This record gives sequence, structure tokens and C-alpha cells, in this order.
Amino acid sequence: MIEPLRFDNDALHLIDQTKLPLELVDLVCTTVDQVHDAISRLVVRGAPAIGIAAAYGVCLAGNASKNATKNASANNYLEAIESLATSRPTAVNLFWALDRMKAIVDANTDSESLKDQLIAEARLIHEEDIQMGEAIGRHGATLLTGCQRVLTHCNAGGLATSKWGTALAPIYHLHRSGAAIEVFADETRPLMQGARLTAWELARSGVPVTVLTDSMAGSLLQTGTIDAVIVGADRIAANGDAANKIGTYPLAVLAKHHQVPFYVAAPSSTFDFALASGDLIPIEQRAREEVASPGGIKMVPDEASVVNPAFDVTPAELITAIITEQGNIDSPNANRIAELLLR
Ligand SMILES: CSC[C@@H](O)[C@@H](O)C(=O)COP(=O)(O)O
Repeated sequence: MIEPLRFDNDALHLIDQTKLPLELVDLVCTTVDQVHDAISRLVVRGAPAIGIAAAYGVCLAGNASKNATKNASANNYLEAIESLATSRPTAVNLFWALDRMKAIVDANTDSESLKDQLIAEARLIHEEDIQMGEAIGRHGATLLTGCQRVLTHCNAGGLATSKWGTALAPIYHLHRSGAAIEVFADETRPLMQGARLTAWELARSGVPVTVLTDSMAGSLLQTGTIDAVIVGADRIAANGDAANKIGTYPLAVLAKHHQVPFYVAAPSSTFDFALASGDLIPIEQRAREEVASPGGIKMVPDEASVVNPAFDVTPAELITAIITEQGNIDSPNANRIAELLLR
């Protein structure tokens, strides 16, 4: 399995996802600013992976404060946390991970060991994510058993997490157990995470994968080609409304229309219980060039405006079940979610 992040010798090694599938190369970050830039540019992306990268990024502030006094050192870490919180707005895993790192700084009484404590916490966040992905795989497999052709959007696989992924975790689980399962991957405009990343990591693992343009999904659902749709999430509100890569919401509408189950897979770190519903989720707006000049090739005249919201929100009523590491939530609503995750 692909492991997109590694922290070694005071450096964060990231698979540079902007270069895939043409090149498999690492970007090595030794400063907080480099991690901020890597998250903003989608070198590392996917909600859980962003949180893990940010947690390690905080530790890099220690590189600049080796001989600092206790307060100066704590301040460096707090500044790093504040800065990394501005790297991307939608995936709540980023803020969840940074809150955990801040709790370590706030509780610190021993400046000598602060950096070690922070590294230990970042490693724990990383390890927990591997375990959550494995559990999501097991729970999701119970829903996908018997589904041979599964459609997904964007990349919610190993590259977007620490190892197993969220939406792809049940697929890896079933594939490893010998089930005949194949994936239809939306290319996912404008940044092509489905074509570049999902197709790459599935093919690498021997899972049959077929890429389609986003606009082809409706036709495949209409002709009965797809048995289930499964996607990840960047933030899920308390009532189950789920923000995910732009293009997810129309897929959910299509799936409902054609009575195909629509699953959202996400760890508990993706739930934001402070937000009652999905309309409160902040949606990242990205640069014009991503739409107007994909791959640097101009496609849109200068006179035309462009919209580029990176995410949309799927209402809970369109979601058949949310798959978490703690179990599956059928027909999700605020009560059912709280019953499983806040007990
Ligand atoms: C396990 S990742 C789930 C989501 O983070 C994923 O589907 C997604 O929307 C990623 O968007 P991206 O903009 O590539 O970070």
C-alpha cells in the first residue's frame, strides 16, 4: 500500500501528488512554511492526509527554536499552528489535528521535552489514521459485498490518508479477500484527482479501474452499469450533510434517481459537531487558472469569468449510509450520528 507521508530526521517527506502519475517523487519539508505551501498547492491533499501533514508541520517549528526559552519555544509552535490553519479551509481534519497539537503545547510544563511530545502526538495522529482506515475498510465491506462495479469521485484512497483511504478502504478490503470488484473513477475536474491519483493507486494495487469524465456518470447510472457509489468527505456537519470534492452532490442526486446506494466513508475526525448543517461548512474557492488553463494550456478566453469552488455539500437525505471506523450509520441524521460517535 502507498504511504504518502513520512516524518524522519526532523523532515516531513511527502509524495508530491501534483507530479503523479508521471513521476513518483518526494517533496521534503523542513520548515512550517514549506508544509503550508505543500498543503495549499495540493502536494499533499485529502482531508486525513492534510491533518497528518499539518501535525508534523507543527513539529518543524522546533527546528527554529532549538535554543529558545520555554515561552519563546511554545510561541513558535503556536505561531506554526496559527499559520497552518490558514493553508486550506474546508477539511476539518486540519483543524482537528491542529487542536490536538495545541493541547500538547498548552499543557506543556517542560520546554526540553515539548518537541518530543509534539512529535509523539503527530505520530499518534498518523497511526490512528491507519487504524481508522483499516476499520472503515472492514465496516464498508459489509455494505459493498455483492457490488461488483463501484463508482467513486476524486481520490479518497491511500494518497488522501495515511494508507488505506476512506472510500477506497472497503474496496481494498474486498479485493484482498478475493472478491471480484472493479472501480469506475470519475476524472474529477478541474484537478483530475480521479484520473491522476485514484486510477494510479488502484492500478498499482491490482484493482481493475476504468476512468470516465465526470459528465459520463449519469449515463452509467442510467444504464445499470454501477452497483454502488462511494465517496470520501472533507467535513460532515452534525446532521450528516457532507462536504466533498466538487461534483459529489450531482452524483448523489443521480444515484438517488436511479436507486443506486450512495455511501460516504469518513473517519470520526471528519465530523464537525459545531456545525448543525452543511450550509455552514466553509467552501474553498480556488484559483481561476485551475479551470481556465488546465496543465498550463489556455482553454477559456480572458473575457470570461470562471467559478472554482473546490467542494460541494451533499444533504444527508441523499446518503444511504455513512461508513466510519466505529460502524455504519444508515440513513444518517443528527441523532443516529451522535448515538454512534458521541456516546
Ligand atoms: C479521504 S479523502 C476525502 C476527501 O478529502 C476527498 O474526497 C477530497 O475531496 C479531496 O479534495 P482535495 O482538494 O484533493 O484535497
